[in-house]
Amino acid sequence: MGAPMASNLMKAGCDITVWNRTKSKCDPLLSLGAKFESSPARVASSCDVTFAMLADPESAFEVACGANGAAEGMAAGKGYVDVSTVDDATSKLIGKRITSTGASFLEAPVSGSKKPAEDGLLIFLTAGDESLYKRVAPLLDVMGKSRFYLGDVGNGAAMKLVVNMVMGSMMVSFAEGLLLSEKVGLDPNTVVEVISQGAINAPMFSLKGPSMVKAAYPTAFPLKHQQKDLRLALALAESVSQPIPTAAAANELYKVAKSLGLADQDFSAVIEALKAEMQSSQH
Ligand SMILES: NC(=O)C1=CN([C@@H]2O[C@H](COP(=O)(O)OP(=O)(O)OC[C@H]3O[C@@H](n4cnc5c(N)ncnc54)[C@H](OP(=O)(O)O)[C@@H]3O)[C@@H](O)[C@H]2O)C=CC1
Ligand SMILES: O=CC(=O)O
Repeated sequence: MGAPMASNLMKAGCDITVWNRTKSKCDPLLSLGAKFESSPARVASSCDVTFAMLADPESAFEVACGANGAAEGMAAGKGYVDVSTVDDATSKLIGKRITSTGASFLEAPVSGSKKPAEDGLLIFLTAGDESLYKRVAPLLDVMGKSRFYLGDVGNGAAMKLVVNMVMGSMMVSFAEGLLLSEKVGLDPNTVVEVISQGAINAPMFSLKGPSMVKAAYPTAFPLKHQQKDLRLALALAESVSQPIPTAAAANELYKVAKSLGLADQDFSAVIEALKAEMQSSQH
């Protein structure tokens, strides 16, 4: 996600410096003219605004607050925008560490996948320092099609987890429908078409349905990240004693899919977990 977002900023004329744990993944950006720095701290000290796009709460915290982390290069007047999907507690910790340097902090997780990232059509769910939000708005508009400012740090993270909780459950329900249709002798491709014409139409179903029918899962949103988001959504729900039984059941299936070696496939590969459960119930 970080690479296409940075690439769009470059195409819009921004002067970009990048860092990634696996340096070779920066090569396409370097060939477009980006500079490379050897640590997040060095990126932060050489840039006015630093965007971070990391896998999960642990890596987002490490890159912001660990040794040679971005916070070490932060100072008054600089901004840190974390666009990773993390939980509210992690985001608050990162925000506290960044602002302790005098810099400003904005959380800004994104809705939208690999293609929207490439096309500059992400949806930003921001919260935190409002003046930093206004300052980076033109950059968000390069990378996205819309942006929401949601108030205090934590609200952007919570919004993202609610949205992805719904998405994860929808995908499982869709997968169940495809498999049931096949079992009763229907063509699952026709199911995809019927759904696309009715009130439950969702771009996700039309986009992923045809490849799911062919048991192909080219990765846009890695399954391990969808399971991470469900795990974080469950913790968020527990923190306010809100039952989310459908999401809890969906989470179990993503866990099964991970155990089947599908963590790096697209999250639509969760259908394979249902197939495995079908098979084991037949024995
Ligand atoms: N893909 C999607 O459709 C969407 C993803 N998201 C969210 O965006 C984030 C990134 O997703 P995506 O780009 O798909 O994920 P990837 O797994 O492709 O990339 C994860 C990034 O995190 C880095 N990373 C992981 N662990 C560490 C660590 N311990 N220290 C330093 N760097 C680390 C990886 O570095 P390295 O290259 O070295 O492995 C890589 O740059 C996630 O939070 C995801 O939930 C949000 C919306 C859509
Ligand atoms: O987080 C994933 C997405 O598609 O949005």
